[in-house]
Formats: sequence, C-alpha cells, structure tokens
Amino acid sequence: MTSLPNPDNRPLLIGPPTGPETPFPFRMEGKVISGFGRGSKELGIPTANLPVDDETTWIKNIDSGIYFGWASLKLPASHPNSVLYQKPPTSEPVMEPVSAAVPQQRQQSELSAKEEKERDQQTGQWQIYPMVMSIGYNPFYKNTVRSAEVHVLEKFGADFYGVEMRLLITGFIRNEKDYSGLEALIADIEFDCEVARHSLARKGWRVRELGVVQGEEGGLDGGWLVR
Ligand SMILES: Cc1cc2nc3c(=O)[nH]c(=O)nc-3n(C[C@H](O)[C@H](O)[C@H](O)COP(=O)(O)O)c2cc1C
Ligand SMILES: Nc1ncnc2c1ncn2[C@@H]1O[C@H](COP(=O)(O)OP(=O)(O)O)[C@@H](O)[C@H]1O
Repeated sequence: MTSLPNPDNRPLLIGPPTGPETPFPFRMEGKVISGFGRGSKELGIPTANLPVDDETTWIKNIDSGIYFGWASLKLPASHPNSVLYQKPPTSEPVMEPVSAAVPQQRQQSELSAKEEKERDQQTGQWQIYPMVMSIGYNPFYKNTVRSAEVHVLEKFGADFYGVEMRLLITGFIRNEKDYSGLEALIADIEFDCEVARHSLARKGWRVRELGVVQGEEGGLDGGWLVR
C-alpha cells in the first residue's frame, strides 16, 4: 500500500490481474525531443517528449489522458545509467613514466566529438523501465498542441535528449485535469506513479524481458522493446 495522500480516493490498481485489456497494449517510438522545460524545473517531475507525428496514427484517435506502461531507452554507453557505463578515471595524478603517458593522451584527443557520438550510438543498449505518460493538451498549462510526455520511473544521472525511446502503453489511468494550483497537479502525478508501480508489479503485467517471471506462466511479451 502507498502512504501518499489520495484525496479523491483513486484506485491504486488498474485493470485485471491477468494483464492489459483490449485495445491495449499500444506501441509508440521515437527520439526524445525537448518540451517546454517545465517538467523538471517547475514540477520536479521531468518528462521525456516524443514527437506526435503522422506515422503514429493511433494517437490521433486515442483519448487524451494519463496512461502507464513500459518504456525502453537505448542509452549510449557514455550515459551514467547505461549498463555499459564505465566511470571515467579519476583526475588524481597517476605516476607514470613520461614515455607511456604521452601516446595515451594523444589517442584520446584523436576521437572527434562526432566520432565519439557515433561510437556511443553503436554501443547503446535497450534498457526497460516502468513509466507514466500524459497525452494531450495539459489543460493546466493550456497548450495549443497535443504532446506525448513520459515520466520514466527511475532516477537518471543525466538527461537523454536524442535517445531512442520505445513505449508499450498498457492502460489508461485518468483524464487530464485543470488545477487551481501546482501542488494539486504534482500530488496527482505522484499518485499516478504509484498506480503504475503497483499495477505493473502484478504477474500478468510484468515484461518477461526483465527476467522477473522466468520459469513462470504469464507476463507481457516485451520483445519489441529491446529488438
Ligand atoms: C503522469 C502525468 C500526469 C499529468 N497530468 C496532467 C494533468 O492532469 N493536467 C495537466 O495539465 N498536465 C498534466 N501533466 C503534464 C504536465 O503538466 C507536464 O508534464 C508539464 O507541463 C511539463 O511539460 P514539458 O515537459 O513540456 O515542459 C501530466 C504529466 C504526467 C507525466
Ligand atoms: N525520470 C525521467 N523521466 C523522463 N525524463 C527524464 C527523467 N530523468 C531525466 N530526464 C530528462 O529530462 C528531460 C525532460 O526535462 P523537462 O524539464 O521535462 O524538459 P522538457 O520540457 O525539455 O521535456 C527528458 O527529455 C530527459 O532527457
């Protein structure tokens, strides 16, 4: 159970224990783009935006609102949350013979920024996380364009703009709302996060690719998230 305030007596679990119901799950993918810069700064809840384009046809017909499911990110090896990340060596001076240290320095600087980025993208690896997302016009901010914004339920050591993101959207939580103040919006989003965590923790909603239901029946096929 959660200890978060729940003034509207909202349910903590969405859908049956057996897994998502028709028409879910939906798939969406794209590279993370910038939004209006309010998620982190004003709300303390960063949201990664995906382009809402003509190729994502279902999104035009889907109700605006708050959804939950799984996100996968192809984090480059240079991202501190990547499983491939290697901490840069500390800046403490290392006693080495001059003849060995000089060629090593030259090798590092020979890689241009562009080459480093390309190398990073090649070594990127898909990593799966639970997520909550908002699709719509954010009535509190009165946006005039429809946006798709994802809050990943994980603490990241750095931004991931430009990184490829895939979504398996498993269910609908609630309609978008307007609020009399920022605190009420934040309280609702925090409760959405709890709803997603609790709902996705059930056997029929976990993704097999995370290895958590290996050897057990059930679980969602998240193969597309990591292919
Ligand atoms: C789970 C979740 C629920 C949200 N619910 C609402 C809502 O009910 N009403 C609203 O106006 N905005 C809602 N938002 C959108 C936030 O207002 C939005 O993330 C914020 O404006 C940051 O936008 P930006 O990333 O474009 O700067 C929600 C966002 C998330 C992630
Ligand atoms: N847990 C997280 N969920 C989503 N995005 C995150 C998270 N942690 C860090 N970020 C980064 O923060 C960015 C969003 O920050 P935000 O302040 O909402 O600005 P923007 O308006 O550009 O979306 C994302 O694009 C991503 O790079």
